[in-house]
Amino acid sequence: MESVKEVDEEEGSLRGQAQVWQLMFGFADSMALKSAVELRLADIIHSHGGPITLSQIASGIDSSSPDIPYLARLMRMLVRKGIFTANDHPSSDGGDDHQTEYGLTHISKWLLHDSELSLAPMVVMENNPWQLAPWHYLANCVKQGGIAFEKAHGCDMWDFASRNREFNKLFNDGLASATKIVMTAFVPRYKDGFDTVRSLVDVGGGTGGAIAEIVKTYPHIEGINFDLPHVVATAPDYDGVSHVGGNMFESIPNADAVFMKAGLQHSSLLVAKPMKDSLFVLRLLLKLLVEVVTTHSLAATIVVNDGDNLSIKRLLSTQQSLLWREIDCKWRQKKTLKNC
Ligand SMILES: C[S@@+](CC[C@H](N)C(=O)[O-])C[C@H]1O[C@@H](n2cnc3c(N)ncnc32)[C@H](O)[C@@H]1O
Repeated sequence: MESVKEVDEEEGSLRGQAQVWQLMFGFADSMALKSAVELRLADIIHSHGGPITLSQIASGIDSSSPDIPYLARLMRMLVRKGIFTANDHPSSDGGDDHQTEYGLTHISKWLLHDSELSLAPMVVMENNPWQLAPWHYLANCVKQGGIAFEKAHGCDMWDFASRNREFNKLFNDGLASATKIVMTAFVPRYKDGFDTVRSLVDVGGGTGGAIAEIVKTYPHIEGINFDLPHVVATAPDYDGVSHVGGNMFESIPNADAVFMKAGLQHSSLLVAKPMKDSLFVLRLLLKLLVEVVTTHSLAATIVVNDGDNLSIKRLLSTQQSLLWREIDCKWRQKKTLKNC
């Protein structure tokens, strides 16, 4: 007879094997999500104002002959992941048959294209083959170091975007959608933070959505959206915001304060290029942030008052308050040691 220990061992081993199979096909979840966005499944259900059948979904898909069994399999997977609901109802002809109706959930509401706050462009961008290719270099990066995106595409992401209009648009639209969500939460909570700021430059501001949100709430601010020329060239006009193209490692436009969001991946360049006095504070701060943010694996959104009385104010949650305290502490240490 098998001992309890042997049974536990066998059970654990089987579970382990099942988990390997799940992980092996982990990409299928991302691809199903991306397909849902590409087929606009959430939009189709939303446009009916409530749950609908498979054939109603199919008739909303932009295809003259959608493959219904394929769609059924995709819907089954999306329902299992909680992206849609599925409920059986007696069929309308009164027979014994039941038909399944699919509805939206809290997840799929973030996939609506025409919603003001949507993650649909981000889902498409992050799961695009250009963005997925670098993941195949993960092991190589561990062995040899280096940057996965450059290994996959032969140049850094910004060069790639400057040469590939489709990628540039995908990337900028994706970031803009996620940024709109962050800024909608952040700007009203930051309350007094912008009162004394007359001009604000968003460094690496993408197509300007973040600074536009700030200026909309604080119209006394003159907003400057600063990013690489190929990015600002595609930026829409926003009231109170001017777009300036350039390279932040060379110079940044003058303003009372500097705002940066999700621009920290440039840290390697920061170290590689000589510092200029005018950018000293910003560079130092970025160095500190890179240290702290890397430790916390947390994307930081920060507001910096660039001047003698340097201060960083930001803080939506306790976790981020902790992050700030650590940045502040490191900043003071470095200032004392003068070792930056
Ligand atoms: C991760 S995106 C963040 C965009 C925006 N801040 C947001 O959160 O939506 C980083 C941005 O930095 C810009 N960028 C990269 N290198 C830059 C440089 N040397 N000078 C100015 N902008 C740069 C990119 O074009 C990109 O728009």
